[in-house]
Parts: sequence; structure tokens; C-alpha cells
Amino acid sequence: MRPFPPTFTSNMTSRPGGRHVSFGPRDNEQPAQTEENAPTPAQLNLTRLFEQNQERQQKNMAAKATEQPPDGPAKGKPRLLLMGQRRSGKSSISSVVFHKLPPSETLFLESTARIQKDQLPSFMDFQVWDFPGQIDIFENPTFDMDAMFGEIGALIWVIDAQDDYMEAVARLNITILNLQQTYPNIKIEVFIHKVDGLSDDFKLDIQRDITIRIQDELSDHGFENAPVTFHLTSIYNHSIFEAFSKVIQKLIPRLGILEAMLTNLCRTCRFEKAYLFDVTSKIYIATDSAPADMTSYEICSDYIDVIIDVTEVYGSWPRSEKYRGALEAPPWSQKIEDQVASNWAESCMVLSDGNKPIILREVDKYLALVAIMKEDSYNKMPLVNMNVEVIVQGLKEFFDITKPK
Ligand SMILES: Nc1nc2c(ncn2[C@@H]2O[C@H](COP(=O)(O)OP(=O)(O)OP(=O)(O)O)[C@@H](O)[C@H]2O)c(=O)[nH]1
Repeated sequence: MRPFPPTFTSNMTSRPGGRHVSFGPRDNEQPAQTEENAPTPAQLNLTRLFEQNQERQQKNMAAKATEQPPDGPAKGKPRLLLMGQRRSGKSSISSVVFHKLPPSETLFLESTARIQKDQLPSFMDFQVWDFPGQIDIFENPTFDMDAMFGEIGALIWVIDAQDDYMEAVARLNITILNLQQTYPNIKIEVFIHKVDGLSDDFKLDIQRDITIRIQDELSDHGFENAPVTFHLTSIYNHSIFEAFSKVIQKLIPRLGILEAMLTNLCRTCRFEKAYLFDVTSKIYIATDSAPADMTSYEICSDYIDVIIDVTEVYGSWPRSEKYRGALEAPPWSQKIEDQVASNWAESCMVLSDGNKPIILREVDKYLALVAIMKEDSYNKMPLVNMNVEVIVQGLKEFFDITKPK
């Protein structure tokens, strides 16, 4: 059972009460930068951290160089670490995406006091750690860095775009510089968050400004191609799911094969777009090669809500012996389980405007294939079903083979 009824609030705008909204980051440059030559406290802090890191790196080299593959956690479940300033929206993101909390109810979330560790049963069984904004791990020598970052899948740094973000960017820079030395394979995903209510131009300006500040700092320290990616997000629309989809996709081994399967399916069945969804979070873990567009993603993701809700209410409903007998009798002469293509959910719906069927087929209890077909392709349904069935079998094999043993 899912804890909350599905809700989707599109493009609603909301500002947390009493938050300061500042849009002039360049006016807030630190005055210390005007004093030439004298190292600022931030620089001193950075130097100290570098030295500490170098010691730690040397100690770790011998012990760690053994099994860690270059591209992902060695064992256990991939971990997504949510970090950032206080009230930047970390707990809200985790609650909305993974626990289906309606976005408007995040207004009542309390500040996180200790690390919240969420085990999420999904196709990949990853963990999400919500890190309290007030704790600075690099200030605190008692933190076990290896336990935190050793098996990490991605570090998600949340920046509140409606607030003054200079401090957040400075902390992020310190974090990246520290981690780059010891854990160079960590993928850093920057969520420029709460962009609802900001104009498109303004969002892009903020993104450009933050990107430049981070890249400049990194290249000043000799890191030219650090794996840092930026996303504009809000819990009040699908952008947060889209961003998480991109993050999770980087953790999937051989994603290219999945994408090629979906691209082939689209070509053979004349689909406009196909997505493979993680049904509980509605993150899509793969899509075909056609350019992604938010509208098709939104329709498919809302369609999942509808179908999954119906399945939860009416799925595996008991049929009486008599009714079952009638269904299994000639002309079908087959057990009911063999007559339906899926033990889980299968559905097709045609939207009257545009006349484009949407098809959904569950792959297993975590994954569903959802696709938008081209106009008037409804009469090809038997062929489409056959092809979808083949792809679903292929997907099952793919996950059987690639799942961590
Ligand atoms: N407008 C808007 N507000 C948001 C968004 N995401 C979160 N918020 C609000 O931001 C406030 C703080 O969110 P939290 O999730 O508690 O922040 P946090 O980063 O977990 O804070 P700490 O636990 O103190 O570290 C809440 O009032 C949320 O409703 C968003 O996308 N847009």
C-alpha cells in the first residue's frame, strides 16, 4: 500500500513564509576578497582541509586500492546523499519523490536533526541519506569519511535558488575539492532548487552564475573536468523527478543497452516516446533516443498513478470457480494466467485529442514500460502487444544479468 494518494500539483508556486529572497548574488561578494594577499579564513580552512585530505589519502591508498571498480560502488546498495544548506529543501525532495508526500505538505516538515537513512526497495535497492544542513562534515574530524563516501552512488547538493546562495556555493566548492582528492569517481549533482515561480530567463541566469562560480573555483585548484552536473528543480512540478531520473540513470550499468531496446521498440511499433519507469518513485530509468520532452514524461508518469492505483485496489481480485471455469473453457481453452499477457498490470488508453494511444505494461513489481504511440495506431494493437511482450522479456533478462550478485 502506498502511504498517500497520488497527487500532482503542476507548476504551483509557493514561497516559504518569511524566507528572504535575494536575486543579486554578485552584490554579496565577500569583502575579504578586496584585501589583497592576506589569506582569507576560507582559504586557510581550505588549505587545512587539503593537508588533512592528503594525509588521509595516503593512508587510504594502500588499504583501498584493491577492489573498488572505477565506476561505482563496490558492494552494498548504491547510496544517494542529499546535502546542502539548512532549509534548502532536502527532506522535501526525499519525501515528495520517494514517499509521495504532496508538495504543499512539505511546508510542515521539521528541520532534520540527524542523518536520515532511507532504504528504498526498488529495481536497484538504493539508499537515500538526508544529511542535516547544519552539520559540516569537514569541520568535524570524528566523521568516518569512508563509511559515508566509500560506497556512494551520487552526491546531490541542493541549493535554494530563492535565497542568497553564495554560502551554499562556497560550501559546495569546499566539499567538491575535498572529495575530488580522495574519491574522484563520486558524481556530484547540483540541484538548483525551488525554481518554481522564477522566470525562465532568471533560472538560466542563476544556473549560469552558479556553474561559473563552481567551475572557476575548481579550475583554480587544477580540476578541469570534475564530474559536476547541474539541474533546475522544484517539488511543485515534474522537474524533480526528471532530475532524479538523470541521476539514477548514471548508476545503471549498461544503460546504453536499455536505451537501444527502447529505441528499437519505438521504431518497430511507431511509438513517439517510450519510458521505463520505476513505478513507486516515478523516476524513469531509461528512455528511447528521441529527444526528451517534459509533456510526454508528465502524461506517462500520471498514467502510472492511475493504473497503479486501480491495480492496488482491484489487482488479483478473486474470481469465483464458476467464472474462472467459464473463462478457461473453449474457445480459449487456456488457464487464465496464460491468457493475460501480464500477471501484473497492462493497460492502454486513447486520449481523444490527438488520438494517440498510451500503453502501459508492468515489467515486474518495480518497473513499468509506458509509451505514447503515434496518431491512429490503435488498429495495430495486436502487433504492438507482441513486440512489447518481447521487449519486456528482454528487460527481465537484462535485469537478471546485471543485478549485483
Ligand atoms: N517554493 C518551493 N519551496 C520548497 C521546495 N522544496 C522545498 N521547499 C520548502 O522549503 C522549506 C524547507 O524544506 P526542508 O525540506 O525542510 O529543507 P531541508 O533542506 O531538509 O532543511 P534541514 O532539515 O534544516 O537541513 C519547506 O518549507 C518546503 O516547503 C520547492 O521546490 N519550491
